[in-house]
Amino acid sequence: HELPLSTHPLLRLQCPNLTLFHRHATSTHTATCPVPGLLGIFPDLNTDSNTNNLNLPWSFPPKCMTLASSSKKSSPASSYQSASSVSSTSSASSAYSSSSSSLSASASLENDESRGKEIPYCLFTSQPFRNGHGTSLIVSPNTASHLLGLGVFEDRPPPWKWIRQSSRSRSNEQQRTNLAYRIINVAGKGKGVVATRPIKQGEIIMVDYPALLISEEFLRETGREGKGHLRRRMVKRAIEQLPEITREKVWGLMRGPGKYEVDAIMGVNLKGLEGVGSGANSALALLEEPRTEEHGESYAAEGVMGLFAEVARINHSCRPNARLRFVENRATMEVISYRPISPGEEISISYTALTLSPSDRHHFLKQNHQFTCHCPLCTSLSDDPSAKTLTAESHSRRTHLQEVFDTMLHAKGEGFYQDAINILKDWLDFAEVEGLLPLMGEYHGTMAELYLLLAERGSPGDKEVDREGALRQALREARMAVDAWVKLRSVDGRKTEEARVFLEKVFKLKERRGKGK
Ligand SMILES: C[S@@+](CC[C@H](N)C(=O)[O-])C[C@H]1O[C@@H](n2cnc3c(N)ncnc32)[C@H](O)[C@@H]1O
Repeated sequence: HELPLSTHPLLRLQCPNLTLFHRHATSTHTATCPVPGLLGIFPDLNTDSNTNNLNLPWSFPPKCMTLASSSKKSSPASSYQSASSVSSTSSASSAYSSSSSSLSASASLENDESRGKEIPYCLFTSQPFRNGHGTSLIVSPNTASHLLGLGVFEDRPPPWKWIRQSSRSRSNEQQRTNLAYRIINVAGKGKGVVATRPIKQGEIIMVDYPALLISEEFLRETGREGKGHLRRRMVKRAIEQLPEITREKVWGLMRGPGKYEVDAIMGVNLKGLEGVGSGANSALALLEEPRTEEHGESYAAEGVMGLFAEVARINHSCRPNARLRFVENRATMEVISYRPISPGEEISISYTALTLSPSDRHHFLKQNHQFTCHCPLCTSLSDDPSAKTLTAESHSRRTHLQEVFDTMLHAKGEGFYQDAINILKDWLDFAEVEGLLPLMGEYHGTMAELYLLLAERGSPGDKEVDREGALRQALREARMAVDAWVKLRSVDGRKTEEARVFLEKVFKLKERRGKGK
């Protein structure tokens, strides 16, 4: 599963034989060209910058900062390298040369040996990105290179269907009114997004682009030891460098608690890209949480959070009618409906894992997002008896679901795979009632695993296990898991990739069994 990436013209130019691999693939960079991950990111000073840099998407010279990582005890080495030199120099070319000198410093630090000692983060802004929406990234050069290699900055024309639609509509104003949603004030929640027309299940309601993409590690590293001012300076510059229309939207976003404007905006509006429940989903939490070594050393596997100025207006609900899907190779956030939505209904997503109990949800939202939920399932502030019943019923169903799931795990742990499968089917019936379709990827993945275990090990007490049948079922469920993850996340999300690797494993096993007969 080595997936060659679309090769950016610059990468091809600099390293004709270079093959980059998808970041989720098991074998990572095998590139031979100098310093993988740093190609085509910075202007090359050795050649005439006017001609060579034409293809770079950046509207300003990239600015880099190295932070001593937490593995190295507190070091005063944090510096905001080229930003100061940019402001102290007037000519663009000397600004480029200063960022290039920070490149050579970071290049030598990015090899595997010294990785983790000092991590450079750079600010890259592309103003033309997505027809003038613009975007600013604060990421490691590796990640910037990865995104460039994916073709994220090559703006492709929209699908012909959209062109046809927009050519029919006469003006921008009319195009706006064609949108399925609008942003209005919502009682008790600030602003929110409501449907303007009937929306079908599975429809893409909103497509939004990142105003900011910021490395999680950068947020963590600057969340400690008095480095907050470095973060705020870098983020403020990132916002200031955006085109006016997007910049104004960002400054106009809701602010959370905190005395610093930039942190207050990021705290409530930044979103993790892998969806709820995986990695960080609140920047607020990230700035305080101790780091977990979740990612290995794989190429460009840096967690990134995004600020999407329209998506940021979508409020939380404990029973959401929509979900987010990040499409990595377009760096685009899509909002997709779980069920039909009527005009005037608020569009909501869940900021928490859906299986949490009401009290855990409250606690989580308070702790990580610092608000008290006013959604229909949360009646902490409501005396309405019917709402209370709704909450109680939902709570008892979700508690039951958790119990069923635990029983299933117990059966699995004891080797009773057939029983575990039956119990999990029961779980699905309840999950459907509770509107927990977002968990379908998890469901099919677990089913596939159980069938595979059954096929390989049998089940005590069941001497007559149809192992071939179980393997067929494992393959079927594994396929469904991939489909579910593609729908829930995206074709290249981490979960999708894991499901795909599992599917391949089952597929090969089935093939081998077939040949062995
Ligand atoms: C990402 S913003 C959502 C848009 C926001 N309402 C606005 O006006 O821009 C998240 C913030 O909205 C508010 N919010 C979101 N969902 C809510 C809910 N279910 N109940 C109450 N407040 C909510 C909270 O203040 C939260 O920090």
